Amino acid sequence: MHKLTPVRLILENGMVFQGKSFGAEKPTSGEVVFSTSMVGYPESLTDPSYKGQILSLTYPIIGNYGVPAKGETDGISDFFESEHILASGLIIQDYTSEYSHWNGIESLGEWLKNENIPGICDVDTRKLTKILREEGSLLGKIVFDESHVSEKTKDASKAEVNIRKDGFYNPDFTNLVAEVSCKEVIEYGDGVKKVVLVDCGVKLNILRELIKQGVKVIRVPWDYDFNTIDFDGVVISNGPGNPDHCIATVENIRKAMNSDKPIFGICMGNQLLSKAAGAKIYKLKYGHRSHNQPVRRVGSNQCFITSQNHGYAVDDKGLGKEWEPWYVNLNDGTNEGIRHKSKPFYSVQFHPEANGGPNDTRYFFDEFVKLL
Ligand SMILES: NC(=O)CC[C@H](N)C(=O)O
Repeated sequence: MHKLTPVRLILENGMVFQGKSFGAEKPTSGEVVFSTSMVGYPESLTDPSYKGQILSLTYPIIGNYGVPAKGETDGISDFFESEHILASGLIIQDYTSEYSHWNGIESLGEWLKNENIPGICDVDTRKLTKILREEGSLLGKIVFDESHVSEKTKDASKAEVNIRKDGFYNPDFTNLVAEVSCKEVIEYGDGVKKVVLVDCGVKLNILRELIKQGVKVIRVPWDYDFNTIDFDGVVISNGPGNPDHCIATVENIRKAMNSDKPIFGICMGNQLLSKAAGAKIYKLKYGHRSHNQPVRRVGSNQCFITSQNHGYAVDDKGLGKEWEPWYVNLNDGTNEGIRHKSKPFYSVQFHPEANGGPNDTRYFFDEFVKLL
């Protein structure tokens, strides 16, 4: 491997990590978050919920299975969770450009460069994780020596909005859902049952799972009043950033709750359904990002290992009296799902669609379609 350019990760608490660049030589800033997942970097980097965030991976060797081919079926990418990398950057320990996988077509570094996203290696990401766990989420910036930054990438970094005077970008203040949601209604499949998919930054595997069920999917923008169209059920997707920006979505969910048609929320969808049900959302100290988050179904000893990626959580004490907590996280006792006591309205904070992560809760899609 040729010599890599030195680069620094600067945290808002003043700590500096020296690393090497193996992606695009483009400065960036965002919330630094860690994931303890051992695999799944192609899925995580393209998961729209990582928008505004710089992802740090604790697993020490990254890149060894490369990046999958960009095939698609019926206009939906086969192996990615959106069309592009949406995380602002990647921080890892040991990078390997030599990859081996039946479906690998390029190295992780090549992909990051093509997508103009910085990647830094040779950082002790376990040390970084301990800092984030002790101090809570921190903003960070990836900084290059000026001589290494091309004119093209300099301009790209200037285009970012909401950058603080000290150069740190705080994604909490931007409506990121509006940036990643589809801009118009898109229909998939030709089933008899019609499911509205509210796209707050949907991971494509939610779409794939619904299409597999043989329903017609009507994907609508985050602020679209879907109550004006004919449908049999609603799925509210995952999405990036602070759920308090999604006022229009919450209003539309409230309207939909006047009928008895099933509503199923995933991650951001859990937060938005909970808001519609009267609860407030708060920011976790450092979030849940991994593929082995244990959850328990309230009122039972039934546990599931789940895939998660979220920084906010539902304070279920504020739920209206018609609602109840449904799942709880076994690591920290926070809410992992809610449900209505008599109507088919429910949501989970984890990701039944996985990608990456375990498939143990994929049956949620079967159960939802049975209710239509
Ligand atoms: N994956 C998601 O939908 C994340 C929801 C929200 N942006 C959070 O971080 O909590």
